[in-house]
Formats: sequence, structure tokens, C-alpha cells
Amino acid sequence: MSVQYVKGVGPKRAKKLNRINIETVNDLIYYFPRTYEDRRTIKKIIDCQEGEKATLKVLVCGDSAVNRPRKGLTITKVPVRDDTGFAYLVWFNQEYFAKRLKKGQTIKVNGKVKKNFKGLEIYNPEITTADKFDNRFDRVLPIYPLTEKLTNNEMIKLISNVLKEYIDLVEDVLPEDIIKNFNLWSIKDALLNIHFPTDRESYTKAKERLAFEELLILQLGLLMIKNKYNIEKSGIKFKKVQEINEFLSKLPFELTNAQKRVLKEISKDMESDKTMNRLVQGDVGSGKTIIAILAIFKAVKSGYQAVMMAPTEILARQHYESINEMLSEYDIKCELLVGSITNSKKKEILRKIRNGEIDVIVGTHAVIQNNVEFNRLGLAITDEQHRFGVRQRAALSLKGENPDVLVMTATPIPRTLALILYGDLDISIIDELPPGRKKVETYAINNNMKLRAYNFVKKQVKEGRQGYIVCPLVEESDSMNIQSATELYEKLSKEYFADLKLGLLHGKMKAKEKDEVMNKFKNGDIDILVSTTVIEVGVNVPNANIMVIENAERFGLAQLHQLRGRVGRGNYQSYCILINESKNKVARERMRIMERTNNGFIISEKDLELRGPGEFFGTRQHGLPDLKIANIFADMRILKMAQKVANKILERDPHLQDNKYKKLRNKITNMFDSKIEDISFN
Ligand SMILES: Nc1ncnc2c1ncn2[C@@H]1O[C@H](COP(=O)(O)OP(=O)(O)OP(=O)(O)O)[C@@H](O)[C@H]1O
Repeated sequence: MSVQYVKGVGPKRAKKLNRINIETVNDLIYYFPRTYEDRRTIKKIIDCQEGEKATLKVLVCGDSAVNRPRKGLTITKVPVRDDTGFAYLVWFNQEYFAKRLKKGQTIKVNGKVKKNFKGLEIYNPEITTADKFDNRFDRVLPIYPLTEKLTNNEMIKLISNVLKEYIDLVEDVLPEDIIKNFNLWSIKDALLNIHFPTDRESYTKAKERLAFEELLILQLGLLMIKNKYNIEKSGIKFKKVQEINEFLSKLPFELTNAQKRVLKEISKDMESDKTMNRLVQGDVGSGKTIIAILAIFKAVKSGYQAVMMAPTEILARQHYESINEMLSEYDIKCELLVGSITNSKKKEILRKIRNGEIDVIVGTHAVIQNNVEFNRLGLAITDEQHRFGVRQRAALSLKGENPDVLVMTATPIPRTLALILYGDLDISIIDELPPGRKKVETYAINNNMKLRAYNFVKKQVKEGRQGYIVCPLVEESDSMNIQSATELYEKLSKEYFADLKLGLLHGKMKAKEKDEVMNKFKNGDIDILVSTTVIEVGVNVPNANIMVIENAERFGLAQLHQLRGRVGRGNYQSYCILINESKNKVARERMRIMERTNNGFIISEKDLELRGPGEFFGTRQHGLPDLKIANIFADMRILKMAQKVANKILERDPHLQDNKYKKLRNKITNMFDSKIEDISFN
């Protein structure tokens, strides 16, 4: 039912709610607070800390003073005190508050504490006269994510209306035995308390129940996909290929121990009659590509075709080049299939894939289009770098008669977490870098030192190296990102680096232009590449040894690590300079982590520790469905519990056929966007 019909909403508010993706009554019920403010405890003035939000009970002890320091700014101050000290209530452009207050009145206030040389001030406080009950005070107040012209108080009203009217209609999807065994709250209690908890405990119980439900649905879905692959169809049995040894002996390097181990795991999977569904996780530069090439080699020499899908055209082309270079002398035919090739060429390639003249096809999503038909697809590799997802993976493997699937990713996450997150895949980890790699020296600096950083870049270029300058991330929109990249490029070409050759790379450029720029950079015709994060994934130019990242504080640690991985790929000492404009403590700590370590697994662990609420290093990056309330990192305990339960349920009822799972089944289909044919319910 449309949210418009909830008491207090109406067509106008409904529009505002639509903007935050609330369309139905159900959406509103499931619109959870972003945080809570505990307004039950009254603080004393003497105990107030700088920056915190505090609730105080104070006596108005003087008259208000209004100041107009400049046009458009009115500052209103009211002196107050309690038995421990003195403070000012301060409002900006809200004169009317002061008018309501009289000397000698006792009030409750809630606002942000500011301590400075003038003493203690409370900024823009909400107020209530102490004798009157006010539902914004004396309780745990939910704080909702809002949109323009929709206040938190309005939101609270709407939510309490919707709960009053509709809570009894919400169905519990969890079967009774699970609720009982795990001592969980009913869905009704959970929803009431997640919005309006009376204390910490009721919040915790509500959150636990909702997170458990969400994670159980996630785990069931993932495990069902995995089981579908593993149990129901038998896969291809690839041969032991002797030529691989010859291939390996001709490589200019020896595989690292980690690469050898992972290769063994893959070979074992490929030689068995079960379908391989394996994730290879490796830190940046750990040498995943060669592992993919070896798997392709094995597949083709066993008489099958292989396909590799990359997230961007640049990367597809790069993979194509390395694969072709290494495999062509073994009589293996490779082709590149990307959006930008001409129609006639495309037709020819499609024909050759169909009749089996091409052994290996490398491309972007172009390879999952309907018109691509393989002759005998045996191996599907996706280089995900967190851009693809469960669905694309499934689409690719549907192209063959149950081909083996290999997923490569360079987003290292702790193993325990990976096991759960990638519930549908087995996992191999390359946790060792090739010998001789030098640690990328990383420095976080502030804006004042930017010129020195640029000079350092210049010095490296004069010595024959190349560099990247990564533009700040503008979250609002893609077009703003491009604008900022273009502006920076123009500024730098005219000013600091007028004597050097600069290139610009961003996501909205035509594939052909991007290619030209990348090729020029690879060939050394561009000294410095100014770029958005399009270079984040996989680009390999070993002569580039320096990277400057502007506004580094806006990037996630995992992303900074990925970006930094573009340097330090050759024999030169490499550098990464992070320009951090934030004075925020967490931002500084994050920069320090980047300075201290080059190990992606450690970085991801630290990232988890530091991540505050609101910061999003969540499921979307991993191609998994969005979660509303559970946080796979913070709620590890619940996640493990959900995984255990999911396993138990599926052991007894692999397709969830029992009627008591009916509602759960619907939820699973919804979460996985209903499209996955791979979840089999019968
Ligand atoms: N065992 C090895 N010894 C020496 N060099 C190696 C070894 N394995 C791979 N390399 C080289 O290391 C470089 C990086 O490898 P590759 O491009 O496969 O990294 P990657 O794991 O895909 O990293 P990223 O995720 O950053 O793209 C390549 O130039 C590759 O030839």
C-alpha cells in the first residue's frame, strides 16, 4: 500500500518520502533510525565535553542579547546556569527562541556543546519548559536519515503513526522454532523497539532480531546458489595438461609459493567432476593474472573455450594483451570483445566463438550479451574487483554447459569474513608478493605541502619515471567528478607542470579516447596521468612510480590501497602521497595506517575497526544485496549464528519446501532481486 495513506503523510509528504526511497507503508516501517540520542540523562554544566550533544536542566539567569555581526546573520544569546556552572544558549538566525524565554524560568535544553575562551556555549539547542512533558526529551530519541524539508520530529510522528496503524499486519517470516531456539524477539517487538527503544537493551534485542533475519536470508540465498552449482549438475573434468610445465619453465619468473598453492587448488577443482566455483583473493600486485592464464591454458588444452570478463574496457584490453602475448605461441587463439569494436568485426568474432575457431575471449559485459554463443565453454573467469556480482557471474556461467567458474578479486578482506561473504564460493588466497618488490613509501601531507609534493613528482619524471595524480572524489555525481578532473588537468597543465606532458583519463571518455591515453601512458608519451578512480582497477604500468591522491580523506582505505597498487609494480622505488585536508581524528588515523602498511589484508582489518556508522564499506562493493540493518563487519557474531542456522536448515530441506519456510523464500527472492534462476526452490 502506498505510503501516502499513512496518517499524516498525504500526497505532498509522500513525494518527499519517495525521494528517500520510501514508497510503501512497508518501506516506512522498515526505514530505520541512523542513530539514537539518549536524552534521558541530564548532564551538569561542569561535566559537558567539547563537541558532544548534551541535555541539560538550567535556569534562565539573565536577559537575551541579540547581535547582528553582518547582514543575514543574527546571533541570539541567553545566559543560563545550573548548580555547577554557567553557560550561554546560542542560536544562529533563530531569534524567536529567545523571545519565548523569561528570566527565572527553568528549562530543559539539548544542543551541541562548544567550549571556548568565553566559557561554555550550547549551540542551536532545542528547548522545553521543564514542567511540560515533551516527547523530544526524557527518552531515547531516534535520529532518522532525512531529506530536504523533512525534519526529524516530523519523521518521528510519521513513524509512530505507521506503527500504530499497521504493525499488526506485519508478518513474521521466521518459523517459530527458530525464534524460540534462539530466544529472538517477535518481528512486532523488534520493529517497535528499533524505532523507539526504551533503553540500550531493548535496542540491542530489536537490532539482533532484525539483523539475524536479514543475515539468515542472505546466507540462505548464497548457500542455495552454491549448492545448486555443486550438487545438482556435474561439471567438466579437465585433463592433467603436461604442457603447463613447459609453459611455466619459460616464464621469466618462478611462481611464488602462494601462487603455486592456489594453482594446485584450482587444478584439483578443474580435474574433479564437480563444477569449480572458486574465488581467488590476492593483494594488489600479487600476480593473479598469471593464475588466470594458467587456468585458461588448462581449459583450452583440454579441448574447451574460456572466457574472461573484466569490469572496464581498459582492463579487458590489458588482460587481452597479456593473455594473447603468453598463449599465442601455444596455438591458442584469443580475441577481445568490447563495446567499442566495429560491428563487422564483432559479427566475425561472434561467428568464430560460435563455431569454435576462437579459444579464449576476453571482454567487458559485452561477453554476457545474448548474442554471444559459445561452442564449448568450459571456463568462465570474472575479474571482479568488486564491480560485478552474483548475478553477472551466474549469467556468464549459464553460457556454457555448467562451466567451471573462477572469480578474481583484489579487495582483500579477512578470511573468516570472506568465507561468509562469499558463501557461494570456495576461496583461495594469494598472500605473498613476488620477491624483490619494494614497499611503496607513503606519506600523508596537508594542503600546505602540496607544492612540495608536485615538485617531487617533477623530480621523478626528470629521472625518467611517470606518475599519477588522482582527483578528489565528488560523491554527488559522476559529472562533477569529471568536471573536477578536467579542471585539475587544465590547471596543472598550465601551471605546475607546464613543461611536462600531461594526460587526462575519466570514466565518461569514449573507449577509444581512453585507449589512446592509456597507450600513450604505457609507451611513455605521457609523463603524468591526471585521472579519476577509473585507474583504480588493475592498471599495470611498471614505469610509473609516483602517485598523488588529492583529498585522500574522501576515499575508503580499501580504495586507497587499490589506487596505490598502481605504483610499485616495477623495480623502482615508488611513492604515494596522500593529500589529507581533514583534521578529523579518524581521517588522520586512516592516513597513518596507509603510511604504516602495504598489506591489504591488514588494511582491511583496520578499516573495519575504524569504520564509524554511516561509512559504507558494505555489501554493495562485493556485489551482494544491500543490507538495511545488519553490518557484516560489526555484526560478525550474528552473522556466524545465521550461517550456522542456514546450513542446518538446508541440510534438512535443501530447497526450502516445507511450508513454514514459505515467507522466508519470498524474502530470499526479493533480496536477490528475484532474477536469480540459480536459487532453486524445487
Ligand atoms: N611470481 C612472480 N614473480 C615475479 N613477478 C611476477 C610473479 N607473478 C606475477 N608477476 C608480475 O607481477 C606483476 C603484477 O601481476 P598482476 O598484474 O597479475 O597483479 P594482480 O595480482 O593482478 O594485481 P592487481 O590486482 O593490482 O592488478 C606483473 O607484471 C606480473 O608479470
